[in-house]
Amino acid sequence: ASPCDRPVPPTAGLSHDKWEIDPAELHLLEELGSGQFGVVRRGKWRGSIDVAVKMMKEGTMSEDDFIEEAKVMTKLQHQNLVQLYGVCSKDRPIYIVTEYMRHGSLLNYLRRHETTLGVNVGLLLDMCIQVCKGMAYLERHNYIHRDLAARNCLVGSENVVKVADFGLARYVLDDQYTSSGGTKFPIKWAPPEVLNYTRFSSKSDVWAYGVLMWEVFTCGKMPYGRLKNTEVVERVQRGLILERPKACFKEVYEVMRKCWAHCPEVRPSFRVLKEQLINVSQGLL
Ligand SMILES: CN(C)c1ccc2c(c1)CCN(c1cccc(-c3cc(Nc4ccc(C(=O)N5CCOCC5)cn4)c(=O)n(C)c3)c1CO)C2=O
Repeated sequence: ASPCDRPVPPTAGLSHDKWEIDPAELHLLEELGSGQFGVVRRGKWRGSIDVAVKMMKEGTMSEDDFIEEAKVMTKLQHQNLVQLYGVCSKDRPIYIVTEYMRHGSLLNYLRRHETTLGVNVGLLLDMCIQVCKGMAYLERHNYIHRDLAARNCLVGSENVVKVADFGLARYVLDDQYTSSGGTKFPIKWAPPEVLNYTRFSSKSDVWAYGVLMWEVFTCGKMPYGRLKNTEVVERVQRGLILERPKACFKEVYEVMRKCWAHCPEVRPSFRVLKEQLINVSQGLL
């Protein structure tokens, strides 16, 4: 019978789960460090594509839930988001394969280049705008990061900055990280509604983005210095906010402050923040 007569099998074209990567196509290179899920190495995919490979340490991640979510994550594509290329989920440990960013975390980059960056307000503002663009894309797709901070952004060539590890917080099994009372919970980046009710939203990401802006304009200082988490919670509940960094123009600090409105509805969206920061940067420079 001619092909048009034969019914097309429902799985046609789905046999290659495009989010599934064949480990045989990966060549692992040096270690880049380790994070919530264990060791991350640089690698080459299909001989030439630079990648970073997270090798899931046993017991650190709810793996089946993540593998399901990975199908959604591979569809999130933006020039200011670290691209998830796919996963190797046929064997254990699972590998998470993403785009490679050669200068590592934004936090370490700020600290390493403080002398040159500290005087380049235009570049610091540009880095904030890049992160804002990535976050505005996630906001448009109703995707919440849950752990936005300079340590979770990465730097590539020509001062390109991208948001990384968005949404992964949901799959961490370590309750020191997931519970707001835990020692690893990012208290200093959390708004009141997260501290009190762990109510995450794009508006709680906006609060964290304000703290990230403060990190950028202080070239990587620790927010609230050496205050203990309990002291920070108490201050945030009372409405105390981070002071204006020296390198920060008043117009820029005004934007930062809006991110720390006590009530989430009062905080601007990333879409609005992006417009405001672009206006400020055009006005200043
Ligand atoms: C639940 N949450 C929020 C999570 C979960 C996992 C992770 C994180 C948060 C954030 C930390 N993390 C993690 C751990 C280890 C590596 C990576 C990590 C590091 C990269 N790149 C580099 C490049 C260079 C260097 C480097 O050694 N230097 C020194 C010399 O000067 C240049 C820089 C380090 N990392 C990279 O491209 N990706 C995609 C991920 C990442 C980022 O991915 C995780 O794996």
